[in-house]
Amino acid sequence: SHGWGYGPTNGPDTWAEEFPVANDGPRQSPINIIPKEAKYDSSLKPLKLRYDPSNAKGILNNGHSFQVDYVDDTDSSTLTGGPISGKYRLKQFHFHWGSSDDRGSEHTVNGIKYPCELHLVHWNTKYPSFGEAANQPDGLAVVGVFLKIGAANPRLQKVLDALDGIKTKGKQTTFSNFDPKTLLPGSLDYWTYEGSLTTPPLLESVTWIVLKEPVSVSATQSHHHPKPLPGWSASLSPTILFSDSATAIGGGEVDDKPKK
Ligand SMILES: COc1ccc(CNS(=O)(=O)c2ccc(S(N)(=O)=O)s2)cc1
Ligand SMILES: [Zn+2]
Repeated sequence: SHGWGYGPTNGPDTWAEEFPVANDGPRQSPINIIPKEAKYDSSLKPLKLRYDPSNAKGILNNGHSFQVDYVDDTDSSTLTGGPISGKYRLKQFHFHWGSSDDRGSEHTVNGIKYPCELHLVHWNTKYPSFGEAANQPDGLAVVGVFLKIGAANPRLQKVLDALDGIKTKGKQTTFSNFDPKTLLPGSLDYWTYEGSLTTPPLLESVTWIVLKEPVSVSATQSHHHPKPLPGWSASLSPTILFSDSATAIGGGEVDDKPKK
């Protein structure tokens, strides 16, 4: 079958044919984040990410992205704190990018697309498996990190260098000893909202945790891999909360800090 993708005949505006939740789901992702409309929530905690680099298993070209898979049969690589309760295990991380530097991210900020977006996918250990968790409203937590074009980012290089070995759909190679925490920006301040997977099956099981601070990738680094067609998507506007671990202001609406 001609599976879903980002082309003219199988792109996001066709996904509802096979995944009707795309049309009428109340919590479909991605969304446009308008920082001024985000509500400060003093009950939110700082994010706590503890990853064991030796859990890295392999890197796979799945046909619409590449993902680095992690061993998730113990609690050695977990996400806790932030907006979530309990413990979520890292399953994989992957990227979304476009065919040019003016687009590629799935979430937007004030309508602006970044050239790339990193997703770290975690599942709630209160459920027996990832597949089970993916079908629960509190089953998944995905940390999103925007990438902007700027200085070269040496911490990305190991991932980019592995891409030459997985040039075609379904190809995978071993990828070991990598701590995804090294891909994160200096600040872990975030926006959070209840949403969905951004690709089929579009399951409404994701607590989104989108970091405010982007990390950089250089233009040369970004030429490192075949570029799929750009993705795009419509979106609803759920309540977006944010927590600045630095500033503990009282509840209620506060302006966001100006972007750096
Ligand atoms: C139950 O059957 C299932 C359950 C879950 C999946 C997809 N799961 S996944 O982790 O590959 C992701 C897809 C999209 C992700 S995004 N861009 O929102 O972070 S994460 C497939 C079949
Ligand atoms: Zn993603």
